Parts: sequence; C-alpha cells; structure tokens
Amino acid sequence: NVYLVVYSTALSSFIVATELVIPTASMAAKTKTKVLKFDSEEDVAVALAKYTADLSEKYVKQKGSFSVVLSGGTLIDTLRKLVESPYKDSVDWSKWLIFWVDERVVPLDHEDSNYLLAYRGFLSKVPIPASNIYAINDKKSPEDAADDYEERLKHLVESKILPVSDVTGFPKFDLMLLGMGPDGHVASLFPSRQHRYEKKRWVTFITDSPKPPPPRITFTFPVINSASEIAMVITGADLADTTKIALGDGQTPGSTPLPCCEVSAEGELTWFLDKDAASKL
Ligand SMILES: O=C(O)[C@H](O)[C@@H](O)[C@H](O)[C@H](O)COP(=O)(O)O
Repeated sequence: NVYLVVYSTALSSFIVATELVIPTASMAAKTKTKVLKFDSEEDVAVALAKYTADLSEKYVKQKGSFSVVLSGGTLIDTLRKLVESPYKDSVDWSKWLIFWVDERVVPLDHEDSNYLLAYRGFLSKVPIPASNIYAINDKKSPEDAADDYEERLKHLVESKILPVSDVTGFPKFDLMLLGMGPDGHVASLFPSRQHRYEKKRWVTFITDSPKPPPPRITFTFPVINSASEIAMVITGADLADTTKIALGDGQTPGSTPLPCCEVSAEGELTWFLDKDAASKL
C-alpha cells in the first residue's frame, strides 16, 4: 500500500509525505509501523515537531504528563522546530519528563555528553522543570551509572510517576526518539556487543563502544520496546543501506542481525525518513 498524507504545518504551508505501509518481516510483526518519507531533512524536522507536539497534547490530556526519551547524535538538531513558534508557547512543557535512551559516561559539561547536546539545542530553550530532567549521575563508573539510572527509574515506577507495561512489566515511556547508526545500532546497542541481547536489566552499560566515546549506558531492548510510541528519525544518504535492510526482510547476508530491526513499540512505530535515507527503498 502506498498513499499520500498531507501534513499542514505551523507555517501554513504543506508538506507532502509519502506514507509507505510496509509489511516488515524484520520488525516485530505485532508493531504498527508507519514509514514517512519526506523531500528534505527540513521537512522531516517540521513534521517531527508537529508529531511530538501532538503526542504531548494527547498524553498530557490522557495521563497528566508526557515522558520523552532522547537520543544523542543528529536527533537534537532535527528536533529544532519544536523549540520554535508555535510549539514553544503552545506545548505544556511543565508536564514533560525527559530521559535518555543512552548516554556517554563523561561529565555532563563535556562536549561528548548527550545531556549537554540536548541542553544546548533543546532543554535550555523551553521551560521544562529542572527536576523533570533525568540526566545520568556523571560521577559514577559506567556500571554504577547504569545501576543508578535503573534504580531511579524503579523509584519513579514505585512513586507512580512512570507506568509499567501490562504486557512486559518494563517501564512504559510515552515517546522514544531514536536515531540509528550506519552499522544498525540504536541507543548504544551495537550489533557486535552482547548487551544488545540483555533481557532482564532496564539499563545496562558498555565500556568498549565501537562509536566513541567507549563508556556508555543504555536502555535495553525490553525497555525500548515497551514504549507507547517510537520515532525512528533517520536522515542522510549514509543510512540508506541500513534503512533498506531494516524496512526490508531484515537480513544482512552472512552477518549478525541488526539491532535496528528489533525495534518495536506497544503503540506505534513511525519512521521519519528524508529522501536520501529512503533512496534505496
Ligand atoms: O550517543 C549516541 O551516540 C546516540 O544516542 C546514538 O545512539 C545515536 O542516536 C546514533 O548513533 C545515531 O547517531 P546520528 O543521529 O548522529 O547518526
């Protein structure tokens, strides 16, 4: 099925996105997957802002808060339209809770920190209460930082600030905003590293990430896949081959399956692709 959806934007212009409904063998079959293809990265940014603001309104109405899990990498820049008019003023930022799907274990003011990246490009521009922003404890080793983050999530579940999934028992975030690497990694779950198969922990760690810097903590797949909504935000020609694999049959001949093929959501998984990333579909 291929059909057109028209998104009206804040700029009262229109963006035409091709929505591909793809039956994927690679992604958990139960997941409702939507693939949105845009003409440019700028159009992805406009659509992502509207998608996120709409979900914020829906979840704040439904449950009184909106939990958002950020990635590092290019995602924060692609979120840039969300901190502009009209969303800057219309979104109820006081109800947002911010988490990181993965974080580099460096001081929060270090250039490699995903927190710092998000602070500069996003968090410093909107009034999310500081107490709702869950950065890692940067004074700890990777192992201890992962334990600490998991403990804090457990505490939020106990205090009923975060719900758990009825299906999996893992914490259920409203929205995960994920990027993907050319090697098919998502969060800090890399194809060649065993922690991608972790089934019990909520948060785990790695000290030899193939993408620098080496020490990182990361949500595990059971937590990622318990989210209500997931956006895979993928732009650029260097991701075209991996996107084709992820949205095709998921097979990389002769090698390990890619982590990006294991992403599923309890509600809806939406791929936001620019023309370059979608060029091989
Ligand atoms: O800390 C990180 O490195 C990120 O959180 C990582 O998981 C990122 O999302 C992907 O590597 C995609 O990165 P790009 O968007 O830069 O391609």
